[in-house]
Amino acid sequence: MKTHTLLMPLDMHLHLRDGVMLENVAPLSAYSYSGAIIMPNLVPPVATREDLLAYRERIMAAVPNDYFEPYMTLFYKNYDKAFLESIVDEITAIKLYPAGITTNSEGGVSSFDIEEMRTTLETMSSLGIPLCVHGETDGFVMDREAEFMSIYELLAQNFPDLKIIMEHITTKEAVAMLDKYPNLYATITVHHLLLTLDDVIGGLMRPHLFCKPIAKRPEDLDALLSVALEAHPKVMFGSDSAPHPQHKKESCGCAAGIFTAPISLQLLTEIFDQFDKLDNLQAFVSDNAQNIYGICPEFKEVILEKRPFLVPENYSGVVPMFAGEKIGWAIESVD
Ligand SMILES: NC(=O)N[C@@H](CC(=O)O)C(=O)O
Ligand SMILES: [Zn+2]
Ligand SMILES: [Zn+2]
Repeated sequence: MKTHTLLMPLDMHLHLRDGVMLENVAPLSAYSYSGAIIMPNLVPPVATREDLLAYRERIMAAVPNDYFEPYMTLFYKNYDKAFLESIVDEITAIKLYPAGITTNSEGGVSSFDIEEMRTTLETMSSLGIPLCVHGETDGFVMDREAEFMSIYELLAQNFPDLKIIMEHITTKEAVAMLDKYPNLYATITVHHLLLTLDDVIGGLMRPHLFCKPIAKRPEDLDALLSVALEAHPKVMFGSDSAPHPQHKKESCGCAAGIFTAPISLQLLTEIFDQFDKLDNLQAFVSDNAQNIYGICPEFKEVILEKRPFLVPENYSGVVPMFAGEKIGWAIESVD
């Protein structure tokens, strides 16, 4: 049977939530990943040293038997220099949300006034703290990400020493930015390497495929695949696995977020295998992220096998992408 080995897989954009949800989902990521960038959009968001350290403790307590590094992030505010200096050793990045644009982002940035942000972003530059960004405007849903490109350009030009990660990119416009500014990087999810808007609403409406940013056009999918499959050195895997309870997804006001944590590595292997690019998967799922973030995860070896895997209907009340469907690769062992 065909197998493929991955070393130290990293998920550079992960929602673990809190409480019982955290206890249910964290072990699923900790099983197959060496570490993950942990998103701070709790209610209230992770924005103080106390909240951050306590959240890290709760994550570690939820994954007692596995080695897993939670790379912590703070929710962006215009923090002052002294605060950033005091917390630099505890965080891997700061995550910026435009106010109200996605789940639990109400306290985010409401105007991109560069002068108001200058102290914070210059201090982050000099301390080497990357800025992760949910890049969408409040425009028409299919144009939100493309419209945000001017804000990425403003940030990239004004803060040339700041590493800016365009999170979960979904458009050819975002892909084009990678080669335009040396300080712009990106994460790409596995669902955005598989879906277009047609899969979400083109036939029956599929709540478990609904997320922000929404999946776009075929040409956008092609652009994402081109940089992911080549493991462009400025892109890395970030699942954006975003669990919501089943009743919040299968509802007349469906929450945005796709839950992929337990199947993301298998799906990535399937995609890279289909395009005969398995040799590039290691870079996409770990090496590029290690280089971009300068992190050194502990050893973990995951062996995947090319055999059908039936995706469970739910994991403790959270429905994964492709629930009840067969995918082409399975995890054989983890060491
Ligand atoms: N991606 C999503 O659709 N939802 C995320 C938030 C986010 O990453 O924007 C969530 O926290 O549920
Ligand atoms: Zn987001
Ligand atoms: Zn996210």
